[in-house]
Amino acid sequence: MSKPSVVFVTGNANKLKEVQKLLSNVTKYEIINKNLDLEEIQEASLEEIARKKILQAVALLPKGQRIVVEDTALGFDALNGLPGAYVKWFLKKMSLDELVKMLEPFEKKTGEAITTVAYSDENGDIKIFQGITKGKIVKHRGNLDFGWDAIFEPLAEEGNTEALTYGEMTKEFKNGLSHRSKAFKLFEQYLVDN
Ligand SMILES: O=c1nc[nH]c2c1ncn2[C@H]1C[C@H](O)[C@@H](COP(=O)(O)OP(=O)(O)OP(=O)(O)O)O1
Ligand SMILES: [Mg+2]
Repeated sequence: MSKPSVVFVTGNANKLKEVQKLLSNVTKYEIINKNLDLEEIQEASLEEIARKKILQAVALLPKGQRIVVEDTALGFDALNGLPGAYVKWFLKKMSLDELVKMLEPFEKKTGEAITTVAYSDENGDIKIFQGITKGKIVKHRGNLDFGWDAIFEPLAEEGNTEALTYGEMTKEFKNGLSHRSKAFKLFEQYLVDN
């Protein structure tokens, strides 16, 4: 019999690569990908957005499937957490330089990267896991391939003693302290225990 699977629904290839690494120690399940364009509701908490995403995926995929989705936000402290979940739409309308410029009037350059994971088990029971990494928003440095990686410099207290942006880190180093890794570590533990 083949291994049971967990379907990670995302359209983002960079995310998928990271998550495959982050869950590589989960031997119980095979992690497979499905690219569905899930709606992301507005005026909602990060948890509600992730919950709506997973409910849509459950409705679109065969019954009894284990499914996982995540939604990632980048919040600026000076803007009370905005753009948050809307960072994707900001990035579609403006460059990284312009995003950084939004903080020009403020002394406070800190922010949070937050991944909210929503998992639906084979019975449709939903669990939420969240990971947060605190950082500073800086002029872009390093690899520009993945979203806002190049403008996010995790704080030293996160283990980023060399003050690198995500864009300057190796994949392994980013996965050692990232918002996504913290969320998926909690999810991994849940899979192991249940
Ligand atoms: O670690 C990251 N480092 C840098 N940028 C990142 C990261 N993780 C997500 N991002 C970007 C992608 C998107 O512009 C927005 C999140 O939006 P988000 O809806 O979660 O991602 P998405 O629509 O690309 O994929 P999905 O199909 O899983 O919804 O921040
Ligand atoms: Mg999305």
